[in-house]
Amino acid sequence: MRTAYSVETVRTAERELMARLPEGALMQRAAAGLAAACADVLGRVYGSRVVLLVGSGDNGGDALYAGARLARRGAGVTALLLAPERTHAGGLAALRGAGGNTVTGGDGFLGTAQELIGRADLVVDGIVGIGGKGGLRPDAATLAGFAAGSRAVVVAVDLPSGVEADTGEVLGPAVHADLTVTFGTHKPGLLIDPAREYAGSVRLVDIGLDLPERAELEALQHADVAARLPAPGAESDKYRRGVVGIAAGSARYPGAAVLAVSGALRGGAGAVRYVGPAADAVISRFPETLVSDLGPARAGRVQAWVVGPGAGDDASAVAEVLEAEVPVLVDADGLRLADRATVRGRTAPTLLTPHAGEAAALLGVSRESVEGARLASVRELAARYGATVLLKGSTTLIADPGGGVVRVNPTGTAWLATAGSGDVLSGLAGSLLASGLSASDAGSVGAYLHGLAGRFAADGAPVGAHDVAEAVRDAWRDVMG
Ligand SMILES: NC(=O)C1=CN([C@@H]2O[C@H](COP(=O)(O)OP(=O)(O)OC[C@H]3O[C@@H](n4cnc5c(N)ncnc54)[C@H](OP(=O)(O)O)[C@@H]3O)[C@@H](O)[C@H]2O)[C@@H](O)CC1
Ligand SMILES: [K+]
Repeated sequence: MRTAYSVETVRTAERELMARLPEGALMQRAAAGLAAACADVLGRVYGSRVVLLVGSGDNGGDALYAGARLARRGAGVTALLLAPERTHAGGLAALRGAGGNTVTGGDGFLGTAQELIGRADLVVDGIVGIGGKGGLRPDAATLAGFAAGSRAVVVAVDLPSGVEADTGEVLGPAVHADLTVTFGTHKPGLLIDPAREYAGSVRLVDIGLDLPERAELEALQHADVAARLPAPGAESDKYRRGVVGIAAGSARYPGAAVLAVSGALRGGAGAVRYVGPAADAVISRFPETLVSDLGPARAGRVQAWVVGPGAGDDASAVAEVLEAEVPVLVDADGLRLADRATVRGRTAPTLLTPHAGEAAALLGVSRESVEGARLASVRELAARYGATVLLKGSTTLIADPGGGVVRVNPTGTAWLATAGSGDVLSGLAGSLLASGLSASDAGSVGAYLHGLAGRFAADGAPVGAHDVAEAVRDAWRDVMG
């Protein structure tokens, strides 16, 4: 499991560790890891041109000590000091002692900075780290702009300066890094868009922090998914493996039903039961589906329901499904039609799977505000509905209603932004629910397989949703290794 911790937790762990270590030891560990990453990026350190962007805190201190290490290996290092009178004193002395140069504020500062950054091979962003709040201040923002326009590789120290560490929000100008070298643990902002996009690839340097059991954010890895996937035993028959009911599609949108069933058939349930007006389309594509033309309440036993994809305005199917005392996944049109009080009153688990636009409608805010604040939005929806919520998008998040750790899916790909892809995911995650996974596991394992399947199916070229469904088996095999 990859985990991310909040700034507050990092600060606490840092204090405890610092109390046991000689002064400055922690910063030296950070700087050593940072310098090693910079050397890897440069390839050849000797003779390279390195520019450090140095703010007023310890983040700048890390950059200065790492710069000193690079200078000792023969790099030409210049530090641009954004707050000369408050620069980390030890770091500054180390850099100067190693032969590095400094440029301080005043007339001509930005002109000189532009020239230096324009000629640099590497820019190290030590403007601000976990102590930062709000977008970058004007001079810092100007330097970030120079870095973005130069051919230099940009390495961010701990976080790209200007992004919110705890939320992944970006409130103004921020540094665009190629690589972020982060210390002790990932921060939520490194895993959640839009901040994630500013981080580039992320390298974690272990500095010995002792972190608590409960993280802020966690991302499943292959082994975590493998441990949760349902496996049929010798005693299994189709009913013991779980039957997933799909109440989806309409005369207008029969395809949504077909795609939800295609996902459900690949999710591990023993059988898929379909209820709705698209039975002919479903059967002709997937003859193994059990179909019923009675409503969900009389369709026969299921261990979990999926309701909503392509449902149009069929509120009665949604209401009937929500009455069932089995886990229910509500997606697409179903989200609009589901009564909030009914969802809150359910005793069996409920999993809501909105994309940003649907989440915005449920919260009564704009789509942009959900996309800009994904973590807060998914938590708010989970709390309001008393349900597990999977917020789809460039970084899919899964939150349980009681607060607690939020899951982030690491396998997403932009190719999944294709019509019907969400229907496949709802069937897949519903099938996992029917197999006995918790709502949070069904959502996060479903999203993981779906993302991986999207990558396999796309392989660098556009895909249709049915290709994604077909590639779920490859993803499953890959995970089981
Ligand atoms: N935790 C650990 O285990 C370890 C932590 N380490 C390192 O320490 C870093 C944290 O250092 P930190 O606490 O000194 O804060 P930091 O991020 O340098 O920023 C504070 C300064 O920035 C300024 N500032 C604020 N917002 C701004 C903005 N938007 N735009 C521009 N400036 C802004 C603010 O100025 P002020 O508001 O006072 O004017 C303040 O002085 C951490 O990220 C990691 O790199 C490692 O060395 C060792 C292990
Ligand atoms: K930084």
